[in-house]
Order: sequence, then structure tokens, then C-alpha cells
Amino acid sequence: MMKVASPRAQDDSITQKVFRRVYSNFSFSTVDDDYNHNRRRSRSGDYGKESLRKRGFEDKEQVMEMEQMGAERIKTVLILMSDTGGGHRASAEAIRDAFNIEFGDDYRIIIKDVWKEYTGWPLNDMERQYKFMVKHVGLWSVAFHGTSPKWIHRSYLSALAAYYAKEIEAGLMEYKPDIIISVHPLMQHIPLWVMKRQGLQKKVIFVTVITDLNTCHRTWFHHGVSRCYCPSKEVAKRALVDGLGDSQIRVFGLPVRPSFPRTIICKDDLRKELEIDSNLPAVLLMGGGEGMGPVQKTAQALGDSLYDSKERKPIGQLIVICGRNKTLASALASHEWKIPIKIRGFETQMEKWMGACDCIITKAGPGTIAEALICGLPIILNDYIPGQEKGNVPYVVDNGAGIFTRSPKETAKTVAGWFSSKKNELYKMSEDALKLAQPEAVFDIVKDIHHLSQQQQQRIQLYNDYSY
Ligand SMILES: CCCCCCCC/C=C\CCCCCCCC(=O)OC[C@H](CO)OC(=O)CCCCCCCCCCCCCCC
Ligand SMILES: O=c1ccn([C@@H]2O[C@H](COP(=O)(O)OP(=O)(O)O[C@H]3O[C@H](CO)[C@H](O)[C@H](O)[C@H]3O)[C@@H](O)[C@H]2O)c(=O)[nH]1
Repeated sequence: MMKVASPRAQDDSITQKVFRRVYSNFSFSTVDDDYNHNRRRSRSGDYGKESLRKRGFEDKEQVMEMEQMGAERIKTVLILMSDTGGGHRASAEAIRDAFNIEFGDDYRIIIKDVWKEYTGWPLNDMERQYKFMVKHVGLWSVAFHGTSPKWIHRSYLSALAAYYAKEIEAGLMEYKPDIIISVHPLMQHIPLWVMKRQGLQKKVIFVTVITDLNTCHRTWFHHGVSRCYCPSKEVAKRALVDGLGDSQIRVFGLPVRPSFPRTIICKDDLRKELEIDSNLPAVLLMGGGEGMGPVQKTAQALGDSLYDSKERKPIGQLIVICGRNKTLASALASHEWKIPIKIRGFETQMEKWMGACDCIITKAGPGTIAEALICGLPIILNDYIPGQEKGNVPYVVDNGAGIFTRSPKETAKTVAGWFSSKKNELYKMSEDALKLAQPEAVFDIVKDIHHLSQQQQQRIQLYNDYSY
């Protein structure tokens, strides 16, 4: 079905095994080999090589083009991501859910960390390395900025691509994708390099969905993509500066799981369901999927500021979502609290917890920010990861949707103010948050990808008609 020019001649490589499994009659051929598998039928069923040859299609490229014509079939979408933090998975799941809602069974969606499953070090270990580096922020800052020049990241990624070429080919081709969507900064160069080697650039649509709101890394921008979906004008400007064309760039917003915009939020019902006090205002405290940032100190400061010692009663309540940080959860659980508090681990229905609260304190994770904006939550940013999260601070603060402070005491004082004498301030910020929100972003993205797919189908059809 497609040419596989193998760089390292080896018998029974992973690629070959996978191809044999997927296409039972498949036998490997290089560009110069004869086609020796012409009895096999393509997925559309009508374009076996023999029949095409009889119709006068002797050229190998033509025969392959024809084989791709499977007009009315389910399209496979492969979403490439890695669990470096929780944001990439959340965006990948958002895109999958939106495809299902908009197009039902027309698309089969597969979310994969192909690096982890098919390659070796360092690609298969990104989660651990990322966790380590962001704990030592100085190290992350050097890695982020030090790898910004194109010649540095390009040469390193090209070397990795060449080294793991066969494994990555196998990883990508196992799913026979019609469309590849990358939601990770390190998943443009290598797959596009593999696709180029296989002559698949015109057959498989490749798009990037950027999941950082402002100061993103330059590895996000690759000239070879059909589309680069930017979550904000700031990121689009960076894409233009990096040489992407207007026709490649679209600005719809950051993809957020459809359960956020599509859940009709009734705070009272949510509070009942989550067993949260219905009468006290609630602040949500979190630190991304890994529970990063000054969560413990902030929780303790809130424990004091939200308790009115004169009246001997709380003026607010606290919900802490620790994500995967179990140490944090057990440290908080062993503390004595004067205010109502809920300490939770990794939650899968964040829209409910956000919908039940009145404001949020978080590090500047783009996913959390975009979700909080949709829920109209004023945001206190208490930390950011250098590099990709730095620009998220002005994005929120300059648009009036929140404030930035690293001081747990100041954070606690601000929330106490919002819950007592400064309710108007809280209300105004909530309005500004809703103005900045882009709840339809994920639907706009999948509709545009669908449009690209249809255009490609039409091109193939035209080629088909013209050739006959
Ligand atoms: C020596 C030159 C190295 C150039 C490296 C470029 C590509 C690296 C590719 C694979 C290596 C695996 C390292 C994985 C780290 C995880 C990164 C990640 O996924 O972040 C997600 C985050 C977001 O979730 O990624 C980003 O925001 C941008 C990615 C930046 C790439 C940083 C690469 C660090 C490499 C460490 C080498 C130290 C070099 C010192 C500089 C002179
Ligand atoms: O218990 C939890 C805790 C968090 N989340 C979700 O996890 C995501 C966290 O994503 P963020 O973007 O806020 O932050 P992360 O640190 O987890 O994300 C990582 O990926 C981001 C890009 O997507 C940024 O690059 C960021 O700097 C990097 O650390 C959000 O959707 C949040 O709702 C849950 O579903 N359950």
C-alpha cells in the first residue's frame, strides 16, 4: 500500500512485524523493488494493483495514489501526546470527545504516546525527565531556553529520528492513520521526518494543536504541517515570526474537554452531589496534574484567613485537588483545620469541582486556566514554570481575569477579602474571565480538521476522475 524505504536493512524488524500483522499479504519493498503484492486489495476494495495496471496505471506513484481512495470509510485519527504534566492528555481527550460529539463513528480516535511504547531512551522516558526538571526549575529554565535555537533542537531531534526511525515508523503505521494530530511540543519533527521518508506527506494530514497560551517553545512550530492551531493571538504571532504561513495558522483557543462548555452548571446541585457546604463561598486550590507549586503553605494560610476568630466561625471553605501528588494529600490530611475542607487526589470530573467553587488558586498551567475561564472563576496564579508558563501570567492578569502573587499569605488575604468586603471585585473578575473564555475552541478545531480531510478527499476524487 505504501512504500517503505528502510534505512537499516534488517530482517524481521518491528516495522516488518507490524506491517505483516496489519497487512497479512504485505511484503517489504524499497522504492526500487517490484511490486510483489499485487493480489492484495486496498481498503476501498476496488483498487488492486493488477486491476489498476490493466487500466493503464503503470507508474508506481499513481498506483499508490489510487490505492488510497477509500472515499466512504471510517477515518483514523492518531493523537500524539505525552504525560509530561496533565495538560497534553487533557487536550488530547478534549479533541477525541469533540470528534465523537460532532462526527460520531465517522472517525476512529486513538490517543498514544508512541515514543513510550516504541522507542528507547531518552524518548521513552520524557515524563520522568520532565518531572525531575520542573522540580529543579533552574535546570528546566536552562533546558527550555538552551534548546530554543532551531539548529540545536532540530539537529538533536533529527539524530533521534534517524536512530529510532524503524521503531517510530512501526509505531505510527500500526494504526494506519489518515490524520495525525500532535498535542506535544516534541512530536512534530520526528513523525514528519518519518512521513517524508515514506512519501506520506500528501496522504496523511498532519496538524499541530498548541497547548501553551503564550510563551511556548519553538519546537511547536514546524513548516511541514497542514495546520498549526494556536490558542491565542500571541502564539499565532510567534508562529508567523517562526516562518509559518497564514494559511497554516488558525486561532480558535485552547482545546478544553467538552464536558466544561456542555455541562449546565447549577452550583447548588453540584455542591449537593460533591457534599460541599451550600452556604459558604468556596475556593479551589490546585497545582496541575502533578499537584505542583506552593499548595501546602497556601492551604494553611487559607485555614487561618477564612476563619473569623471574633465570630468563631468560618467565612469560606477550601477544596484542595492534589492531583497525583500523594505526599501532598497525606500532609494536608494530617493537619487540623478550623474551616470546612475537602482534600482530593486526581479528579476526573474537574468541571464539577470548578463549577461548585467561586474562585481558584493554581500555578499557571494553561489547561487549568482555560477551564477556569470557561467556569467564570477568578484566578489567583501563585506560581509558574519558567519558559512555557511565564506568559500565562500576563495573559490572565492583563485581561482582568485574575491576579499573580507568590505569597501564600497575600493569596489567603485576597480570598478572605473576596469572600467578605470585596465581593464586587470577585464578581467583576468573574465577568472578565467569562469574556476571555473560548468554550467552542475544541469544536472549531475538529470541524476545521474535518474540512481539511474533506478537501483532501475531493482532491483524490478529482485525480481519480481526471485519470479515467
Ligand atoms: C543538547 C541539546 C538537546 C536538545 C533537545 C531537544 C529535544 C529533546 C528531545 C528529547 C529528549 C527528552 C527530554 C525530555 C524532557 C521532557 C520535555 C517535555 O516533554 O516537556 C514538556 C513541556 C510541556 O509540557 O515542553 C515544552 O514546553 C517544550 C519542550 C522543550 C524541550 C526541552 C528539552 C530538554 C532536553 C534536555 C537536554 C538538556 C539540554 C541543555 C541545554 C543546552
Ligand atoms: O486531579 C486533577 C488535576 C488536574 N487535572 C487536569 O490536568 C490538566 C492540567 O493541565 P495544565 O495545563 O494546567 O498543567 P500541567 O502542568 O499538568 O501541564 C503541562 O502541559 C501543559 C500543556 O498542555 C503546559 O505545558 C504545562 O506547563 C505542563 O506542565 C488540567 O486540564 C486539569 O483539569 C485533572 O483532570 N485532574
